[in-house]
Amino acid sequence: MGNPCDTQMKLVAGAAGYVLEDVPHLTDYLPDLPSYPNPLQDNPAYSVVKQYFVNEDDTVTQKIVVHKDSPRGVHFRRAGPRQRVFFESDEVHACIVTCGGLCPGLNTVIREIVCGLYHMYGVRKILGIDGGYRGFYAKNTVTLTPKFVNDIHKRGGTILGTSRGGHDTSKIVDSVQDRGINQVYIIGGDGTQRGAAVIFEEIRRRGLKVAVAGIPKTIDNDIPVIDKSFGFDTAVEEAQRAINAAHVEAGSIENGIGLVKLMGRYSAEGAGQDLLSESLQSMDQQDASGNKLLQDVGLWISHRIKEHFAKKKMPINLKYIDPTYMIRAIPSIASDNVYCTLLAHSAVHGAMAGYTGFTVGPVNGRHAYIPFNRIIEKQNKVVITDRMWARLLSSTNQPSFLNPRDISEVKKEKQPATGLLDGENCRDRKSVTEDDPCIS
Ligand SMILES: Nc1ncnc2c1ncn2[C@@H]1O[C@H](COP(=O)(O)OP(=O)(O)OP(=O)(O)O)[C@@H](O)[C@H]1O
Ligand SMILES: O=P(O)(O)OC[C@H]1O[C@](O)(CO)[C@@H](O)[C@@H]1O
Ligand SMILES: [Mg+2]
Repeated sequence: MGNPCDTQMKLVAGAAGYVLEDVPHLTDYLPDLPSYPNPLQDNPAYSVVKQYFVNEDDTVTQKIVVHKDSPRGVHFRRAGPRQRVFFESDEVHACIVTCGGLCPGLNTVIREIVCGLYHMYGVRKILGIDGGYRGFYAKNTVTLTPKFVNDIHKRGGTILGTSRGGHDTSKIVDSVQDRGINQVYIIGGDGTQRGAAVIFEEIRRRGLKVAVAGIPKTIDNDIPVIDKSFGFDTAVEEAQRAINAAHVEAGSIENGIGLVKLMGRYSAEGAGQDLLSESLQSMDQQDASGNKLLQDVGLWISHRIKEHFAKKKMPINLKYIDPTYMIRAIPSIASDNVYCTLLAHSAVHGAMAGYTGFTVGPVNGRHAYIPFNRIIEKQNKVVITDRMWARLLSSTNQPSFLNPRDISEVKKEKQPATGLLDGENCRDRKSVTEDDPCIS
């Protein structure tokens, strides 16, 4: 695995503290590339609208809550179709790959990339890579057409298959080069986006006319900068079924207790790892991608609750429900499908316009192109000292659970003047596996 941090940030300063964190463009290293009028201007759906192209200068602000004298802060390039494109339709040979764990909506994104390329830009050559990154060099490919993908959004999982580990940058880029692929769409979580960043670096080093676009996926909702990752709403919706069942069970019997364990690496299931006995599983075990394997906090809590009441000689009825994989292996709900479509189209518009090395996603409600480095440097966490957490505790009648150590840690941290400064709920990736009072 390579170092994804080689990319120089493209920073553009403007008036009143305005900063554009721009994404790379193919012309950064291939300055003589020709451009062409965007074929969308002849598309009946778009041609009736006057402002169908995004203005080159449009950017999206990261900081939405400001004070009178605040600097304007960081901005990202607005996503959407551009007046000029850097690929001719019959020149494009696109490929799509899905990596990491499953997530509702993967098939919708695949479908919408295929249909977007096909119908908006007249692209006919689209390849699906089988089984994640290693599929570039170890597996078969599948030809993707609108007909082939027509119904796939109604199914869970990914029709392309997925995997962890197996990221060999040189082999992947060799395969891209050998097959004549010039647009690579990479759908996956934080690890996948790190893999995409090194692929982009290698492509740029080789001077290839290949656009690399990342589409962030994770039910964990831990990818920074963007408002929300696709599949999260579907997962929450499904999780409710388990929570409701636990609630009904608990309420229907004397001394009933309902316990539900939800998935989400550092946003749910990773809670209390420091409290769990090492005998359950070695603390150092990792999956094929290098992610720490988490111990089962649900079972642990279940045992501890039972022990506690046994000591008090109080009979209880505890029902433990673990819907882990059920919340991610289902088809996406309608709102996620709409979101997936927007993501896919934004990625297609960006690649056609010659942007590369970017991840697409909504920032304060507007879709933007975000440089890979910005997406991979931090990881969102649940903050147990913010107002959202306070609302949760208050609406569920829970105590704060903060112990004196946590409170003094929080007090030691520099408190921001406003509640919404850059990266407030983010942390460096390296700290996520350490004991952290903010993992809940
Ligand atoms: N630093 C890295 N450099 C190159 N490739 C990486 C890196 N980190 C992860 N990858 C590759 O990205 C792919 C997916 O990574 P991972 O299994 O961590 O899932 P993810 O994308 O984070 O999704 P999720 O955790 O939400 O399921 C794997 O093939 C892995 O080898
Ligand atoms: O068991 P698997 O497939 O490795 O995936 C488990 C992990 O994948 C996710 O579903 C997605 O990141 C996490 O919530 C979970 O920790
Ligand atoms: Mg991950």
